[in-house]
Parts: sequence; C-alpha cells; structure tokens
Amino acid sequence: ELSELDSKLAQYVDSHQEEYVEALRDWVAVESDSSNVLKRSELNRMMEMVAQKLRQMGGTVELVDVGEQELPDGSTLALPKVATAQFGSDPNKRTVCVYGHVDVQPAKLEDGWATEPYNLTDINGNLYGRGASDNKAPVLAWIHAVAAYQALSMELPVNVKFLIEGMEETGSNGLDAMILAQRDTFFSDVDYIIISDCGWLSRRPALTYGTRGNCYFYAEVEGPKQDLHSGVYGGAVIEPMIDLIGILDTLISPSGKILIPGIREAVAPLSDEEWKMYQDIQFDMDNYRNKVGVSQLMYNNKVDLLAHLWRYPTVSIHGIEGAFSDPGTKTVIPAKVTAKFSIRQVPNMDPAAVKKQVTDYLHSVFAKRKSPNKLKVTMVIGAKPWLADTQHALYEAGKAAVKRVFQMDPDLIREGGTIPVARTFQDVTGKSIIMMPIGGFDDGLHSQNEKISRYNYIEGTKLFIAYLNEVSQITIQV
Ligand SMILES: C[C@H](N)C(=O)N[C@@H](Cc1c[nH]cn1)C(=O)O
Repeated sequence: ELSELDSKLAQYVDSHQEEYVEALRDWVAVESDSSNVLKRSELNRMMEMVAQKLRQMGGTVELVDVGEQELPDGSTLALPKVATAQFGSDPNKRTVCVYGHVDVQPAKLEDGWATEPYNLTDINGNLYGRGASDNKAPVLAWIHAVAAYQALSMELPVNVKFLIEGMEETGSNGLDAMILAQRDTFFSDVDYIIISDCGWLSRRPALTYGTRGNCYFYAEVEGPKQDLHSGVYGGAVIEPMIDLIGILDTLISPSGKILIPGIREAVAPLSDEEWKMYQDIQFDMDNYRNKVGVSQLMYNNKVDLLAHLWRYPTVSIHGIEGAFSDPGTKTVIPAKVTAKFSIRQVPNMDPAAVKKQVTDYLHSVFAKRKSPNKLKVTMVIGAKPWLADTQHALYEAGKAAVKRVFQMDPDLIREGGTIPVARTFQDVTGKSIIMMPIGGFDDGLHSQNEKISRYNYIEGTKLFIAYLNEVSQITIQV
C-alpha cells in the first residue's frame, strides 16, 4: 500500500528517470578500470565526479587519501581517493552509511560486446555498459534517493553517509586501513551499513545475507631467459607452460572437488535449517542453465547448486599472463608464465590458512615434477566471507520496504561473489550490515554486455527511498 509520501516520491522518481539515465551515461563513459594501472587517471577522475555530485547536493564531502599500491615490479602508484559524504547530523535520527564502488572490471568491444562497453546503450529497456549494474547504477540510485527527498523539501528520515571507493574490483586496497583509522570519527555515529553491490536471484527482489570471500593467487613459473622457437628448442627444454598447466590441473577435479589438502575440511557443514531455506527458494534450474548458455551444470538439483554457489568454496582459473593468446599460430615456448586463479571463501575458512595450504600444496606438487624451472606463488587478495543475521531489524525493515515498492516478499539469498570490505565493516565498526541488491539476475556482471534494466534502476531508487523511511522506524537498537 503506497502512502501519500511514497507516491509523491515515486512520481518524482518516475518523472526524473531520463535524468537518472543520463547520469548513468556520464558515469559509464569513464573507463574506471581499477585493475589496469594505465587507467588510473580515469579512476581518479571518476572519484572526483562522485565527490562533485555529492557536493552539489550540499553534502559534507571529503576525498580521503588512502595511500599507495605496490605494483608487481616493486614500484608504487597512488590509490584512488575514497569519497565520504554526510547528509544530516541530527542526533535524534538514526545514521546509515551507504557503501558502494565506482571502479569496474576490464571491458573491450573485441571481447564480444554487442555495443561499445563505455557508451551506455538503451536496448528494449536494458541499459548496456561496463559497470552499469556493478556498481554505478546502484550507487547513483542511492544518491538519487537522497536527492529526491531534498528536491521535494522532505526531511530525510535518517542521517545518510556515503563511502564510495574505487578499488573494489581488485580487493579494496587501502580501505581496511581507512575504516580502522576512521572508526572513531566518520563511523562513530553510524548505526547501520547498507550495501547494494549484488543482484537478485530471479525476477523477485531479494535481500542478501551472505557473501563469499576470495583468495586470489598468482602462480609464476619461470624457465629459460627468453621465449624460444618451439621447433628449434622444443624437446630440449622443460617448458614453463607445461609445468604450470600440470600444477593447475591438481587444484580441482572435473567434478568440482577441491584437491588442496585442508580446504574442504575447514568448511562449516550445511545445517538442516539452511538446506530447508534453499529448498524453499523459487529457482528455475532450466532457465538458469539457458541463461548461462551451457548444456549441463555441475549439479542438477536446486539445493546442491545454490549451496555450491553460495556456501561452498570453489576454484576458478582466470588466465595466464605471458602465454600466447592472440589470433594466429605463433610457435613459441613462453619463458615465464603466470597463472591467475582464485578460491572463493566461505565460513569457517581463513585466508591466512588458505594462503599457506595453497602455497605448500603447489610447491609439493611442483617438486614431484623435478623441474629445473622456478615456481613463485603469491596471494594478492585475501578477502573473508561475510554473513548476517536475517532476524535483525534491518532485514525486517528491508522486507517492509520491498513490500511497499514491489508488493511482494523478497527472497532471502546469499551471494557467490565477494564484497571484500563487508567483513571489515562488521569486524572493525561492530555495526550491522544489510545487503539490498537492485541488480537483475541476468545483468552479466564482469562479462560481455553487462546491463541494468531501467525497471531495476528506477524501481530500485524507489526501494531505497522507502528503505530510508523503514530504517527510521526501527525501534530497538540492535
Ligand atoms: C559482488 C561484487 N559486485 C563483485 O563482483 N566483487 C568482486 C570483488 C573481487 C573479489 N576478488 C577480486 N575482486 C568479485 O566478487 O569478483
């Protein structure tokens, strides 16, 4: 049931949707790829744009210096600044802090995009562009939610803070230290943290109560002093690439069983309650399989599939630096190759233990090959998993907001991806977190043709407006 207040705000959002799409177009046009150091000036420009937008709305805005990043060659590079902002400081109101990020994963037209990745393109109500769903539109939707209250001269029901960063996609470098440093200042009056950096499971809105962590590794095998002709030298040298592929093949079995000793043993067993929760979720396996575009999934029943997406670790191999990957038939033996792989983390895994397990295991497997080549294993990201209490008042408020806007109950889901800073927020600030996604289940995050639908962007903005109101009504401070 929409109150008069809801409908005024909703009408405002509907009548400003073209403006919101243009704002997204401006943000998507910035190639804020945090993994590419050559794009750092674009990322810095993106952070300036965020700060500028928040300043124009009258927020108290800061661009916080979070130091430098060490690059693999030993040089350093300034990290993008983190934007913080505050709207309202009424001690009689609750204070929420919205976290989001405006950096993106790499994207090139040649990867197979149907449209230019950095030119927002509207096709049949879907807004295609890199970062559209992950996470630029959700960040803008939160900003527009606050701006809508301001435009209608309606008092914000809670004080709203923002913390927007530019390194999420590479592990939120510098952010843990910044949160620790600002625990007793910026975070001292924050009651709750809200994150909208994930997606729904189906067409039904969702609230997310868990994310997997991620341990990201580089495994480098180095052999001859330079690349070699495979006809001239093939058969004479022990090839780094063959060593590397050999050890990568020992990480996980074809049926998805992780082979690194100690990893599976650390995983908290799935409880009957969880099993029941997964059983009750509406999820169309065939539709999911078709959307992914495969003839067969790793599991053919819903509970196993959801559990392996959300609740069990997995190994993914992402790429090999130094390997020949261009079109054509170059006959080379690469001298040095570096595999990039990651292991998603779940309770009760610990990244420090995983680092040792993986490093020891790969060295022992490599030693058995009796290769003269050199292996170096490095863990470059070690993000812990996060889990919330769905009985918390924040989730009750979330359910009420979803009902107000979508006239249905949300799914309560977990997320297989990682929001590296979620666990830090919880551990360092002691505040409760809710994840309230507005991304669609088929948004193609990190993939070709990423998009957010207009529907999700616009209705999502209304959801955030309603949520601010619901949070203000939480009666007990938990
Ligand atoms: C869930 C979020 N939108 C996301 O995609 N996060 C990234 C973060 C990450 C983890 N390791 C490296 N980056 C992800 O889950 O891949």
